[in-house]
This record gives sequence, C-alpha cells and structure tokens, in this order.
Amino acid sequence: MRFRRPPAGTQQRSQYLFVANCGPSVGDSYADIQAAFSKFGVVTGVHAADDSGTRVIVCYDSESAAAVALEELNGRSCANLGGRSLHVRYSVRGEEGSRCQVDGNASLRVLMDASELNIPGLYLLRDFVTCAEEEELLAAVDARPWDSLSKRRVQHYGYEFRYDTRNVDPRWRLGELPEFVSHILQRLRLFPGTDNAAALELDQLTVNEYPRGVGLSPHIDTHSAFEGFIFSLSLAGPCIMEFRKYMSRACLPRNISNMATNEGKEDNRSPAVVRKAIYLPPRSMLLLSGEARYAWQHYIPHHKIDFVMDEAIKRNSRRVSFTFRKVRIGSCNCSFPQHCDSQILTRGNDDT
Ligand SMILES: O=C(O)CCC(=O)C(=O)O
Ligand SMILES: [Fe+2]
Repeated sequence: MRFRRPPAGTQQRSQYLFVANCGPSVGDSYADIQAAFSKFGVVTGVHAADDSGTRVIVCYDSESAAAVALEELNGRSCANLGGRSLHVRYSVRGEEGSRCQVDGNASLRVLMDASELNIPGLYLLRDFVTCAEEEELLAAVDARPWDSLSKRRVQHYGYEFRYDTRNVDPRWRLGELPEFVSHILQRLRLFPGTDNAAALELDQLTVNEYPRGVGLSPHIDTHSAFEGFIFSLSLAGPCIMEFRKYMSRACLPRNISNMATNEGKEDNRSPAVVRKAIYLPPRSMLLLSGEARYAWQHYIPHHKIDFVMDEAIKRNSRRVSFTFRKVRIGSCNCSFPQHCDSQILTRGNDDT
C-alpha cells in the first residue's frame, strides 16, 4: 500500500493518519501503536511510513475515527506511547506506480530462517565461522588493497568481476583463491544439495565492504558468468537481504502470506512483484542455488536501521561480505530462460 500527503492546499480528510515521533526506533511496537490509537476507533493496520522507524501510518476503518484521533493526539503527549508529543496529519492512498514498480515502503516482514521464505535453493547457516575466524578474515582483507567504487569498496580474487559488463573474463585469471579462505571452502559441504564435488570448486571471490546505510541494487548474478552455487558470508555487521521475483498474476500462489506484492494495482495484466526478506546476521553463510540463484533478484536495502520482528537493528559501521562463485565456461543452460542471458540474448536482467 502506498500513502502520500493530501495535495497541497486541500483539506482532504481520510481514514489514514500519518503519525511522526512514534515507531520502533523510539521504543513503540506496532502493537503498542495499534492499542494507543484503538481508543478512538477501529484500527485496521499500522504501517511504516518510511525507513526512519519514527513515522507510521495508522489506518482506521472510518474517516470519523481518524478525525477524532487527530483532534485528540496531534501536538499532545501520548501517555500510552512513552509520553512523547505526536505530530499527526491526514494521509491518503497514493497512486500506484508504473508497471512493475515496487513499493519500497510497503512493510515487509523480515524472516529469520531461509526455510520460511519458501524460495527453492535458498539456505542460510548461522555461525558458519567463529568470532575468532571472523576477526582473522577481516584482518586478512584489511591488510590488502581495496578498490573503491562510488559507495563501497571491493576486492576480487581468482577472477576480476567487471561491473561494466557484469561478467568476468575467464581468460584472465588472477590466481588461486587466497589461503585465508581455504578452511571456509572446506565447510561448504554442510549445505544441502552440495554433493557434486565439481560444483564446489569455487574459483572467484568478491569481497564487498558496505559502509553503514549502503546496500546493493536488485540484481540476479549474470547466469553466463557464474555456475549455479553462489555463497555469501556476512562479517562485521548484519543486514537484511530482500528477494524479488516478477511473475504473471495468474502464477501467484493462492496463499501469499509472508510476501508483499504490488497488489492493489489497477492493471491486473501487469506482472506482480513478490518480495521476501531475510535477516543476515554476521558470521552467517547464505547459499543461493537453483531458483533462488537463477530466478530471484537479491537486493540489500540502503538502510541504516533494519526492522526485524518489530525490533530496530542498527547496521554496524560496516558489513563485509565474501561472495564465492565458480566462473562458468560456456553458456548457461538453466531452467529459467526468461531470466537467462544465455538463452534470451536480447534481455538484460542483471542490475548490480
Ligand atoms: O553482499 C552480499 O552478501 C551480496 C553480494 C552480491 O550479491 C554480489 O556481489 O553479487
Ligand atoms: Fe549478487
């Protein structure tokens, strides 16, 4: 659902209230907010208004209930919400966006376990490395030169990942993966579906260092560049990773709980975007394989604070990820041709 200010100069009333100085970042759970506003009528939902954690949209079932709440609470301290003074105004349902546009503000429940996301081929193992190993890995990369991109720093081992082509040049090998990751690579067999030894002969490593608040645009790693297993180790700080899949509305499962879609769009023929999110704690290893690797975009929102189970989790001053992949020689022959640069050559689907 999208909300916006009523047009300037209008006194448009509605059943939706924008409330500032209230939210998880200042200690209010959505249940607390719902309870406090229920005093004035039936509250049908409370949503994050933006990524701040201090601004919410409270939805009533009627305009009259919203009017009473606005009158009673605007500019007054609210005893049930820590005695803070609230700023309340009307909000209205916004226009839905262009074809396939994703509503970045729609609240999306962040899940803790990969199995809850129900994306085939997605796995997360927590505490994949110990705190001591984490420190050693960070020290090893910090002792080596970083390349600066516009918002983050990177290092490449094995093969250089080229951001202009979103690919590697398989003829130009930098060398073996560094010794300091060899014990990590030996543990990858802990993941399900990794019995094929050749698929685990990973030869490309990209280390990304994200400063606080920096994320990564939605993308699918180019099919023709890498084989089917992509592992990503999170170090130094947490983040959330969102997954997006564009599918025709006819293909949407009936039960779409734990998913946010761009439903509500007028045009029922346009593709729907299904979004799911997972929390990646430091020292966890993520595996993208099968459908998760080939058909879902992955994305790290550009947030300083992530909301996980109503709790505000601050990103650290940095997150460092180690992404391990195997360079593909030849073209990709996956079962997801609509997302594959080898099988539909006219289509660009990668957007790192
Ligand atoms: O930082 C991460 O965990 C993911 C990095 C990534 O998706 C990539 O380099 O393609
Ligand atoms: Fe990626």
